[in-house]
Amino acid sequence: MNKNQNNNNNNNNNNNNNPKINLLIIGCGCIGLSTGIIALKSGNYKSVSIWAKDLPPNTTSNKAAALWYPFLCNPPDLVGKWSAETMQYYKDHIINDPKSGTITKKVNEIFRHPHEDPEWRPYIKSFRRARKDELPDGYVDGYAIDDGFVMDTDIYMDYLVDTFKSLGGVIDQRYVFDIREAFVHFDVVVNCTGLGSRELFNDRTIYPGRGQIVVIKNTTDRSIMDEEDQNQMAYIIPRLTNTVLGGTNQEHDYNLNPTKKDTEGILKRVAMISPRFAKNRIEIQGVKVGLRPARHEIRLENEFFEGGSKLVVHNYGHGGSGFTVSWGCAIEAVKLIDQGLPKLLHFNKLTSKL
Ligand SMILES: Cc1cc2nc3c(=O)[nH]c(=O)nc-3n(C[C@H](O)[C@H](O)[C@H](O)COP(=O)(O)OP(=O)(O)OC[C@H]3O[C@@H](n4cnc5c(N)ncnc54)[C@H](O)[C@@H]3O)c2cc1C
Ligand SMILES: N[C@H](Cc1ccccc1)C(=O)O
Repeated sequence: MNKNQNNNNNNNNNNNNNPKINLLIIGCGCIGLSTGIIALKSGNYKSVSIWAKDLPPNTTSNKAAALWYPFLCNPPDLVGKWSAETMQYYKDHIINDPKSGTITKKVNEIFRHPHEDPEWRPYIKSFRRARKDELPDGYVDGYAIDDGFVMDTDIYMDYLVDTFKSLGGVIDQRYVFDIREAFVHFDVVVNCTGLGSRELFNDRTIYPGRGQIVVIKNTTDRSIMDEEDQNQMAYIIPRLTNTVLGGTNQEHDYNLNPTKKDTEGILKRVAMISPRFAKNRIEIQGVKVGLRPARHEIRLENEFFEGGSKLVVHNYGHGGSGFTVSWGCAIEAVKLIDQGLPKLLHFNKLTSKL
């Protein structure tokens, strides 16, 4: 019988011959929670636990806009694949659940200069070029996605926590100083620590992309973004209960305090794309700052420790697209566990004979 056929005398929907193990995920942002939910839904684990220093609403994920749209995230082909899988997951499992705080909204990215198609275009069937009537004055080109998704971040993050717990997941608030603390209790750990991997795994290639946003009461019929200057962007992202104006992306900037200068800059840039959102015509509800886990590319791979007796599946570095690729990456991370387990078990069998 090959590994992928259901094993009849197996009393679970285990789609491989791996024994059921206790799984640990470090991180309770959108990546850690999505990974935990996919793992629990697979039925392949005795238990799934999350350890995290910060829990919602105090994670970077909670500071996000958050809409489905690839930004500041690589490698292009895999981001295309994972964002398409994530879009399908939203359609199949999230959008019809009113508790998720997720709605569909048209998305327009607009440009002051002609642009090629984005690299992720081949993966997104609903992609089209913007029509002239969708372009504000001064803009000559654009993209459009008519079935875009946008999450009220705090509602959505609480929804992920509730879903994870309702499936039997357990969350412990604790800081992990050294991965070996986790190895005392678990053989397999999924690393979903985002920017935290800089310390926990000494990955100096991950760095903060500081993002400031202004949350307002006013709303509109579509998301519209100008990111030609990727550090000083202009975007309007209407959500279920409010609208997000953005945005900034200041690399290697750890300042978590909102600045007046950035708020003024965002409002000035946004008014250029839509005068309806001029400063004197909007009602500001709040200003937020988050540090995107920016990296040259997402790290989604297996790493063995302690001579092969411990497995870490890395799932971090999603930059400005954590919500856009979360479900595709979660599915991939759980597949990586299945692939890594036989090596781990073989090693442990060998050493248990010693
Ligand atoms: C202003 C802004 C707007 C954004 N808008 C969007 C958007 O519209 N669409 C989109 O797709 N993305 C958006 N993003 C990006 C998105 O927010 C991130 O990609 C995403 O939040 C990353 O999720 P994460 O779970 O990896 O990280 P986090 O949310 O940072 O979670 C990391 C978790 O790991 C924990 N942790 C870290 N180190 C340790 C440790 N040593 N021990 C224990 N726990 C640890 C933390 O406490 C936390 O629980 C935006 C980001 C910003 C800043
Ligand atoms: N992804 C969001 C919003 C955004 C969407 C599209 C382009 C640029 C930014 C961010 O990181 O700020």
